[in-house]
Amino acid sequence: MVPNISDSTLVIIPTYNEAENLPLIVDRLQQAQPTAHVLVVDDGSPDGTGDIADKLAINDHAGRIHVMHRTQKNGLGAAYIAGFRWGLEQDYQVLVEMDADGSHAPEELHRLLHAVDGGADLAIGSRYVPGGTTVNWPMSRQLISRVGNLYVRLALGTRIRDLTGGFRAYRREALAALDLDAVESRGYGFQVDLGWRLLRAGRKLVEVPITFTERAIGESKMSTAIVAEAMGKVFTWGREERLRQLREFRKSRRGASPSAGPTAP
Ligand SMILES: Nc1nc2c(ncn2[C@@H]2O[C@H](COP(=O)(O)OP(=O)(O)O[C@H]3O[C@H](CO)[C@@H](O)[C@H](O)[C@@H]3O)[C@@H](O)[C@H]2O)c(=O)[nH]1
Repeated sequence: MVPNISDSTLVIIPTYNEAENLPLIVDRLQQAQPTAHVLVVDDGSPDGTGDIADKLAINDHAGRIHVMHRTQKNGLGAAYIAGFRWGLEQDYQVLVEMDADGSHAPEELHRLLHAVDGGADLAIGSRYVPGGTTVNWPMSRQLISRVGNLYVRLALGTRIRDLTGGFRAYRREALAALDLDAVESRGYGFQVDLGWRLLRAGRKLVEVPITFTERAIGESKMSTAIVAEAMGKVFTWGREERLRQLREFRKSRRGASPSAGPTAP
């Protein structure tokens, strides 16, 4: 069943060299969620993905496909921030993150939309809750992802199992309340960054099981620099969180101790 909120849903698809994948994923999305809008955020892909996106938009007579061209590859996080700003300006009620390479199945998007409809501020498509899985993902990537999520859980003290996952639906109000200018993460650590900001803001995060399928065409843009950026940021946030908890603890101890009354002779 397609929930009503699909009409006011914007699916943001960041692209860098996804010429072959883009038409396939947009077609699947339109089959699965016919009334959802799409925003392709292309970072000047040398393989002509931006031109392909323009053609898709021109041929979409319903006017549901939009394209944002950025001049150079500036990272997944920066592309999403630009997409969110545009989507918020246009007043979409739900903003979705989805990869262009087919790893995230548009056929499963309805589960994320249901979760937002049911009260979630952020619905995360999760590979690591019961019912979630990965298909054809190389062992090395599985390891990075599993260890990365364990590190995130331990450093930040959260129970979310897939805070690095990139198939997500945000409720408009929750995203609009964040200071997007303050988000510095450029790479995939951006996913943790936004999730963590929402958790700290007391927002409701819900994990929904998904099947993540390794891309059949093209290459991942994951790099050591992206992993290093994410690990460094998570370490810093974890340290800040522990300091914050310590301050809270000290404050509560001071509050609980006998007030500074008259001292005994
Ligand atoms: N505009 C833009 N798009 C980018 C950039 N870098 C990557 N992308 C796009 O972002 C999507 C994901 O990139 P991949 O490089 O294919 O990601 P992955 O290795 O499969 O990584 C997956 O796992 C990560 C860690 O769990 C996730 O964070 C990520 O979202 C994704 O699900 C693709 O659509 C890709 O074209 C960039 O600098 N700019």
